[in-house]
Amino acid sequence: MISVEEARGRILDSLAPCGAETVPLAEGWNRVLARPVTARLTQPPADVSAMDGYAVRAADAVEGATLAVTGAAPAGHPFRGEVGPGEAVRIFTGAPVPEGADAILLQEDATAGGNGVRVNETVRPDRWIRRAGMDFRAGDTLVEAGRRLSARDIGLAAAGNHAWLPVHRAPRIAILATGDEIVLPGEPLPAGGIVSSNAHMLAALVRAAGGVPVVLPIAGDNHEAIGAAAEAARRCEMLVTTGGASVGEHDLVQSALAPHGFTLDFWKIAMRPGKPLIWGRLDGTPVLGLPGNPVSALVCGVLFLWPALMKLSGLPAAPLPLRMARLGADLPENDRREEYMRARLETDAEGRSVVVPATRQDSAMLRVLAGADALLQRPPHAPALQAGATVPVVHLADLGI
Ligand SMILES: Nc1nc2c(c(=O)[nH]1)N[C@H]1C(S)=C(S)[C@@H](COP(=O)(O)OP(=O)(O)OC[C@H]3O[C@@H](n4cnc5c(N)ncnc54)[C@H](O)[C@@H]3O)O[C@H]1N2
Ligand code: MOO
Repeated sequence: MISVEEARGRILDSLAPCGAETVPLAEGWNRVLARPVTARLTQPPADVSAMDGYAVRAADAVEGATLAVTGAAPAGHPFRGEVGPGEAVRIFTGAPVPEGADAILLQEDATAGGNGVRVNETVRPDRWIRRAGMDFRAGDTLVEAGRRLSARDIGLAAAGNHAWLPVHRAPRIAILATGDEIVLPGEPLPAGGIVSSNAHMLAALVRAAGGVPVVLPIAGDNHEAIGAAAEAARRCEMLVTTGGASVGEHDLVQSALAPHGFTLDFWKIAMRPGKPLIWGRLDGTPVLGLPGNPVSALVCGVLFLWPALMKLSGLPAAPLPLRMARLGADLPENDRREEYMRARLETDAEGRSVVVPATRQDSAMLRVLAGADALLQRPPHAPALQAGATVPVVHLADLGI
């Protein structure tokens, strides 16, 4: 059995980011930028007013003075003349500041009358002027490659005058649930049947990570069905299977894929839940074989499928997003398997936030999993801990799952 860390390393080392495609700006949200976005203009393009008021010479705009208003500069209609001594030009937010002016007299600090305006508050030089290039200059890098685009990044790219964005293709992940006993949700349930929760749970995880899930029809415990699914997966960036990973005589994933070109990298890791994890390749297509127990499938999804999706999406490698938390209950010592306990984030009697592991940690219990806020990490051979100790946890909300 290899360690969780080694397994992650081997998975990530064998994956490469998906190639790039060009998408319209509006479809760029949540995609990963493949090349930097560079400003195609300077912003603001000229010195502009930040307020509605009057463009003035600060030296003349002292309290009590009256200035002659010689024109107007609404946004989009620059005033072509110059602001001379004792003069003012009516100006609106966003409009270029005319030649000669070095400050804006706020409308609220002025009284207009006839062809003049009275200054009610002395204006400081430079006041309410946004200088050209204050935000960015043509040629500046606005968004770095390898960043998942937020709504704010889309706004910045738009301001930089980009209608299209180069992004990595979203990884397509084929998901195959195996097992004679497994039926799709909503179908008639034969005696001994189990409804497949794993495929749709993993599809939601893939979506949350920015990938495109392709849920394949369920394959029974026979070589033909699993092999046919393998062929369907060749157009995807990865095949993820659930079930059939362990040592039972019906645990067929590896033997069924072998005639289709499957080569194993590793099988079994020192982890709980999720010991019988499979990693290999079907010719060019990476294969991640997750255990059938639903909690094991999801926890392995968090630990291995999630980082794999990040790498395929073009994001830089990042460690598991662990945060430190105060333990809300005593824990026994751990054995040699790294453990990920289902846990809730709660508030204790003193008002402190604490992490409390669920009392039942069975890897078949989906209700406990769905009620958990976090996975509490216990390293191999971790000593017994008392409530109040500090422990590493993965907040499931950080992953959007
Ligand atoms: N003798 C041993 N038995 C088992 C071992 C072991 O080391 N020695 N490992 C156990 C562990 S740990 C796990 S985890 C499971 C995983 O086994 P498989 O990956 O082969 O999974 P299956 O046997 O096919 O199914 C296990 C369990 O999960 C249910 N299942 C399967 N697929 C789905 C699905 N799509 N949705 C919901 N539930 C599913 C299935 O009905 C079984 O109840 O093996 C232990 N055994
Ligand atoms: O890990 Mo099994 O994955 O312990 O239930």
